[in-house]
Amino acid sequence: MARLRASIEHAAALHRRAAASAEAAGRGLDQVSGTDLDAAQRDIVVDLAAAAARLIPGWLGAPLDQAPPPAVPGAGAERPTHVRIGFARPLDDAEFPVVVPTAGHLVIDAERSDPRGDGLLRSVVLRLVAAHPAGTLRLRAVDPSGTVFAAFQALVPAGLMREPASDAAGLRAVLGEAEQWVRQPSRRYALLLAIARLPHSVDDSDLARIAALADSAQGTGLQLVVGGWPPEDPADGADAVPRSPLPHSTLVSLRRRYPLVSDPPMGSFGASGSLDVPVVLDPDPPASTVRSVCERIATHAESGSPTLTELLPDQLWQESSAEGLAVIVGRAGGNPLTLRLSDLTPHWLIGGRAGSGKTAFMVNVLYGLSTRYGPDQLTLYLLDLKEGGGFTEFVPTEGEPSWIPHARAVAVESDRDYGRAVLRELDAELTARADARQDGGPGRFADLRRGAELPRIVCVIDEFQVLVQANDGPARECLTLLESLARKGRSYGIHLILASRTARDVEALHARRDSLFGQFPVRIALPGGADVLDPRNQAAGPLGLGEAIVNTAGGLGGPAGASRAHERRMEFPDPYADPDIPVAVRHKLWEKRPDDHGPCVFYASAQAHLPAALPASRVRTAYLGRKIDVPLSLADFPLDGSPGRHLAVLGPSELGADLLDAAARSLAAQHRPGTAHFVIAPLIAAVEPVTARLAADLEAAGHHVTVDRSPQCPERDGYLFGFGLDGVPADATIDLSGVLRDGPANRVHVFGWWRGLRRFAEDTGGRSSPDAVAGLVLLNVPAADAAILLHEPGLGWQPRPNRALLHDRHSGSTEVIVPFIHGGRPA
Ligand SMILES: Nc1ncnc2c1ncn2[C@@H]1O[C@H](COP(=O)(O)OP(=O)(O)OP(=O)(O)O)[C@@H](O)[C@H]1O
Repeated sequence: MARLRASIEHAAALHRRAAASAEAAGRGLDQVSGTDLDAAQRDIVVDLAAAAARLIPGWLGAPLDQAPPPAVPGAGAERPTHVRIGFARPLDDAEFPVVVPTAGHLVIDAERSDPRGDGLLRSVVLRLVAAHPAGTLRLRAVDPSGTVFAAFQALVPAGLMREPASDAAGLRAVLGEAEQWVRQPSRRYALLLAIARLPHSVDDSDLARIAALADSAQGTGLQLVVGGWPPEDPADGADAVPRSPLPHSTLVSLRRRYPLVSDPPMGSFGASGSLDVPVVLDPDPPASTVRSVCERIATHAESGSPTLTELLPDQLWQESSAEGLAVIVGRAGGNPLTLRLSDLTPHWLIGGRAGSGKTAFMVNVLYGLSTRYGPDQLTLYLLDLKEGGGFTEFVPTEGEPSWIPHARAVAVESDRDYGRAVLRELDAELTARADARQDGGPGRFADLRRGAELPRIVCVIDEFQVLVQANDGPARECLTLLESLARKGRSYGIHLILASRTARDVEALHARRDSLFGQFPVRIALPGGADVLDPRNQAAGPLGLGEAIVNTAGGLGGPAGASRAHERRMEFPDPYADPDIPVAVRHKLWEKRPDDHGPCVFYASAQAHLPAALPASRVRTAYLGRKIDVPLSLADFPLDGSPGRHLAVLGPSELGADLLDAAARSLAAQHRPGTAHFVIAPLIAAVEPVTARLAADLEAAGHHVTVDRSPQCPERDGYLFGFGLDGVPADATIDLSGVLRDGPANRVHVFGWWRGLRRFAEDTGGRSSPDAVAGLVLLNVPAADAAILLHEPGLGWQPRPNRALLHDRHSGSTEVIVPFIHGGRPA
């Protein structure tokens, strides 16, 4: 009982205490009038407005629809941290600015027809453009209507904005650029990606890329401002629309009467997840204000970051290269930085990871050199050994016939064979220059030039390690040629600019690394390119896109903290920041070209076709393809009276028919009609369309043609073209022994295609008469078989598409060729 009483008394005490608290609260509430509540709120609003004012000084927070703010656009020293989007009005007479952080993204979800969406977008973009230090904000816009960003146009020529993308392809290009940015952010610039609306026909993967970008942009200086997310309907995006919010973003929804502003990333307005007071968004700024801000920013920016234009001289071709070549590569400490290719600094080595700006740097250098020096002072060889088409702009293309007149050879898409051909040509040129030197010994190029007007030669090789990284004959030859050019080039005006993502990481170079790189006093380290510097030199650690360390002492560092005369940190421009500028420069150079000889252009995957006009030649010659030399000269097989002057094409590839076809047509072009007999033998069904067309064309040209499956060789002045000689049943083999031996003396030659080597050996006498057929073209013949057939154990031939190996037993020559192919057939 006693315990029960104690419990009741305790409960009664708690009850009395609760009742007293409720009474006290009631009394308190009775004392606070409506006016007092307003006053408290007003105090909070004042505090909020004061806090916002500190976050959004000048253009970031001032009203834009009245007089423009007094602050000079682009004059700010700091990057903005917040930007205003409107104001909140919790009471009729009290308001505070609503701001969002620039470290997060902004999404505006509005009906297409609601002008407030575009207005807010423009006002936010304008504030950010005006508030960033001039030239430090890059704007990339997507604007399917083409109208939202029209007033920002002045930023385009200054390289601060590209023409807005208007379709899905344009959106993808912009996303690609932003992804690259995220992988390798610049410390100097911020990137604002403003998507007014998603173009039609974007698909799920585009949406996923936008979401992934938003997710990964933290700390990279990339901010997204996106209208129309999530996409409204399938016409605006794909069916499976991601309805989830964009990561790290503030959402402004205009779908209800009052705009609803969601919690910003990294913050919360309260339990509801949004700002629960009426919000009025900033209105569309006047177009005149946008235009004048952009013009001011563009003017400031020109003095803010380097541009391609400032690297170029006012007048073309005013310099002499006798003492060396000099070019402005960018700015160091605010001043132009000049680098030289001369006797003292003959070669440059450039390193940088993928996307670090190596191509941009080299393109700047190439425009700088080719505008300073005329083609009589400078010759260029440009080799791009990566898959990417880095030097396309220097060669004529279908839509753009111009080229730079200094270019002797441009491999837009190169391979090792063409690279080796270029090195061989340079080596031959070096030898010719050495022979021309009166005193015989090496010396200064300037002295050599006194006797003759020799241009300096600059050979640029992007991803040069591709030439030397295999362990085979061609790689060893390339390394020897490179070393020789590097060692002797300075005395003969031949300079190398080698670029690589992994300069030092090439196994083949280990033993000879120093003998090669020791000749490269100039090292240029772009982001991720520290391996071109001495391993103890840490200078290239913290580099952003557009920055480089230039070292003229072979990459050696020096005491930490000491100023080093031989090493500068520099900034270089993106030559395509304004794509019109390189185009205009190239046109000026092209218009001034001294002749119409364009560069030799090489695309590794390009097919070769028999040309309509063939060179005059003293002896009849079958043309089979293109050699991989610098001018891609014709691969020829000359015919004379010596026994065995015949050609066998070997391997199952259907290119066999194309090669015989090219041989027949090229020979027919060298005969007057009626002076030679062409016997065409289609011995397998697959060749019939080719042989039928060939026979018809030769007949139409007036030649004597026989098409026969059991062919007889002509007795004099003629050819047998056996398409698929292994297609003849073994017991019906055409006896070739007589014609192979005696035919050439009577101007009769056999061209045969055998798909298998065994049958070829049987038909032509095999090992007992190895010289019965002097010419061999190997298609997809395995490497081991090829080496045995040609008696060359270290041949190094690997069958591959669009290539064949031409061997002439009489001259002993063996070379890789690009075989002629019928138009339209894949190689
Ligand atoms: N100075 C610069 N300022 C800003 N952006 C730049 C600059 N230089 C290059 N870029 C941009 O960086 C991107 C990569 O540049 P680039 O293609 O020159 O790199 P890369 O090192 O040659 O890459 P890869 O090794 O993959 O060929 C391009 O989008 C280019 O526009």
